[in-house]
Amino acid sequence: MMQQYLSLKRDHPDKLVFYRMGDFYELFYEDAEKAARLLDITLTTRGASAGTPIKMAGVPYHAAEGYLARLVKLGESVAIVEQIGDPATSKGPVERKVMRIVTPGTLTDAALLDDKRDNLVLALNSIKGVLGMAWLSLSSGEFRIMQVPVDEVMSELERLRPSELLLPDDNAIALLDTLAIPRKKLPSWQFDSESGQLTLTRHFGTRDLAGFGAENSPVAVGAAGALLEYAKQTQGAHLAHIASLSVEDTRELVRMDAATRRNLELTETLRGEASPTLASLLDHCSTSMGSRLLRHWLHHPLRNHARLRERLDAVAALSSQHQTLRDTLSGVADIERITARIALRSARPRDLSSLRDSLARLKDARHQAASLNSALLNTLASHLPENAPAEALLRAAILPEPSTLLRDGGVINHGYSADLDELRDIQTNCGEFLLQLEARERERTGISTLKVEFNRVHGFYIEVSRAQSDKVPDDYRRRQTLKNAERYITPELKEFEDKALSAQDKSLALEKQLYEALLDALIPHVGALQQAAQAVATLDVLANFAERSETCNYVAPEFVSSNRLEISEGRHPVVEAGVERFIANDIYLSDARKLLLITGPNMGGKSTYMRQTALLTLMAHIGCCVPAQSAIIGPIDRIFTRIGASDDLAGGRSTFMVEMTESANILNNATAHSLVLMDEVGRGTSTFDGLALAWAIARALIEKNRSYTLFATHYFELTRLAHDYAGVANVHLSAVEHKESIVFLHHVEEGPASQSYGLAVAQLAGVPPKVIREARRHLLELENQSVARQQPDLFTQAGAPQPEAQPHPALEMLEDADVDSLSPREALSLLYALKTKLAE
Ligand SMILES: Nc1ncnc2c1ncn2[C@@H]1O[C@H](COP(=O)(O)OP(=O)(O)OP(=O)(O)O)[C@@H](O)[C@H]1O
Repeated sequence: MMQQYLSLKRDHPDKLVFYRMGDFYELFYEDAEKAARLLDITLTTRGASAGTPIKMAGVPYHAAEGYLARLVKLGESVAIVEQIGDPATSKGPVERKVMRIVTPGTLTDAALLDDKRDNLVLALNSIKGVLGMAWLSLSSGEFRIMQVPVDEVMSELERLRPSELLLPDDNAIALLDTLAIPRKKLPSWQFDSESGQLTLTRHFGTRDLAGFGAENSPVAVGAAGALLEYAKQTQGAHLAHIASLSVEDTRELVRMDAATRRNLELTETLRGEASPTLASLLDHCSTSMGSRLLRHWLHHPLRNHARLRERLDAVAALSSQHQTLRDTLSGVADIERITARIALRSARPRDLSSLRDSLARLKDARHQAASLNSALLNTLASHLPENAPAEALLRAAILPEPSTLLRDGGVINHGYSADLDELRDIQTNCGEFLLQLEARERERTGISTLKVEFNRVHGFYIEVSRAQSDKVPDDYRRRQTLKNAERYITPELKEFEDKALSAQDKSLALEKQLYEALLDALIPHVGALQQAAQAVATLDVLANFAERSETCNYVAPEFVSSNRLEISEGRHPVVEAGVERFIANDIYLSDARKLLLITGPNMGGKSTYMRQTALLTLMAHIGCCVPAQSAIIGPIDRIFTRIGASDDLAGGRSTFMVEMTESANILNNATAHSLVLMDEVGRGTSTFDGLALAWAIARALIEKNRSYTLFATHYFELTRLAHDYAGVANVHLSAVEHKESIVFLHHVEEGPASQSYGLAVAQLAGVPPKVIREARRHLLELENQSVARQQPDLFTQAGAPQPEAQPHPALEMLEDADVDSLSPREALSLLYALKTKLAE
């Protein structure tokens, strides 16, 4: 047996091998030690190999899913070895085989998956600065590729958040090593573009990849080939539900970098919790398919106004009707994941019964969506089946309430197979038949005490007392002789016994066979089921948006082609849910007003104001209504944020380094259609360095990037920028001092703040009065000193036009020289002359 184990383990050195022995999965050697440590299970020993005891640990098979879930969460992969031979008939160890490989990115078991999140495995390859990515959601069949410059790797990983990475073993993509995502290194030839093309065309049965628009993405195609092979290997099945490949084009999306996704707390708070986030606020979906799609939308806002209008029209059409549709959808199971399990042949009986019941509900959803006045809703309705052939099949084949496990029987419906019905009849009618037989035999033999009975050792028999045994007819064969009785069998009883004893085994085997055939018969319907699942998810999100708009008092944004971002009475959707009274604020940005310098006291609401602008913009770009009185939005291509101070200790970057890296990214990439939030840039270093940097960054944003910028700062000096640039305006968050304390009004007003209130906020926070008094005294001293010293102002000159400086004589000489007409010797002497001039 150990030989068998070792040969299986040899093929899976990097995985934990769960080796099935009876009712347990056992792990041996290092696997046992690792599992004992990770799962907190007992490590024992058994037998010996080469004189040393074999380490062993085990988990009961019925509880294996929980242990698997924990291991996979820790980034481990597990190869599951099952017994496939019959222990009763096999000589030596039972035949065993790796039936399934569970890895973090290729989970499909309902018990191991998070309902509300897509689970992705992503393959990466880079060639000459081009990053090729391919990712797959095995539980939905969605398979995508993309090529981007290699330095965008982090923002793409933050967007997609894969559960597992596949990399070529010679990979050298910087930064990846700092990520906590489990990864597998595969031989680099598996990422080869040509073999990728071959793998993909073979899988899809196409001549080339032109139909998918993938012919110009060779690096990504290489990654996709490696990924598909890996997926096939782990599932040990043909992946029928992966029916197409799509090429993602980020130009269609409002792009956000990794920091922005985190800072805006879209699906996770900065502390890593699921709530309160924009997703937790917006997600009141009826199905987990809807919840997953909503999360996907939040990370993939669209730029195409026409498509957004379509979604908003659908939300408007649903406004008074959403409850009916949501009620219908709430009984719909996770069709998407069940369909994937059908394709992977791992669907359980209850998966099929809930699919059947869900398909029945889709008829209602179809009618409801089709009756509303919206092109998108009508299209989605047409993707829902009226009378799905799969439903009829399931209705005929599966019992109304099948048992959980196929091996217990009680899954296939009555009337589906005459053979199965007969086998079941034998079992149920067993008692009845025996009573009848007993009565008949008593009459035939005239022995009134004759009994028909059963025991495990001898099976069925007719028992007659010894005294009466001479009356038995000729066809009675003696089976057993007891002290006072004889036991017999008759041909009729023998025939019945054969049937009855094997009926149960036979019916279980037949049910299994019928179930397998049913899965086969469902495979051709996988495509239609996937389409229906997608339509359900979309309907669910749209109905959910309608509900949220009504409940939270949101309004549909208006998209325009001119450069405007105008929000009247906007609110922060998440903060408003947590405070008693939220103060709504306007924001007006246009070509003539591109950068707002936001000042005001700490706690005044600057960050809230900035974030709400970004969140509203984002919500509008997923087709959701927004918390405002009105919102008019022109084209937006990206959202950037530089908010908050956080170390990136794992990445080896200090707070200030993170701040500057993010600022550099913004300065290098923001365009006139980007929305940029800058919160207190420069505060991570000394006052003057910070102030100088903040000043220069703000100027670059106005002059060069010309982005819609919200720039919050405590450096009052910056407020002068509004005098120097027409596109800059000052706004401030208002507050009033009341009896040495401060009251925040959270209201945005035009103009710069008049004072900083830092000490008042410190007092509010509970800093001891003595410390506050000292600070106040010191502040006064500082202010007096600065007046006395007449400190030269760093910025009075920077903004104002500088007087023309006299150019250096060396420069003039250089300017006068006609380089093309100079001989080499003349050039050399010019160089000497220039050096002399410089030294003068
Ligand atoms: N418009 C508003 N209406 C009601 N409450 C608000 C509003 N804006 C902010 N708040 C409340 O004030 C708190 C502080 O807001 P915020 O963090 O935006 O202040 P800030 O000016 O950025 O402070 P700091 O300069 O210290 O970072 C929020 O947590 C919220 O509870």
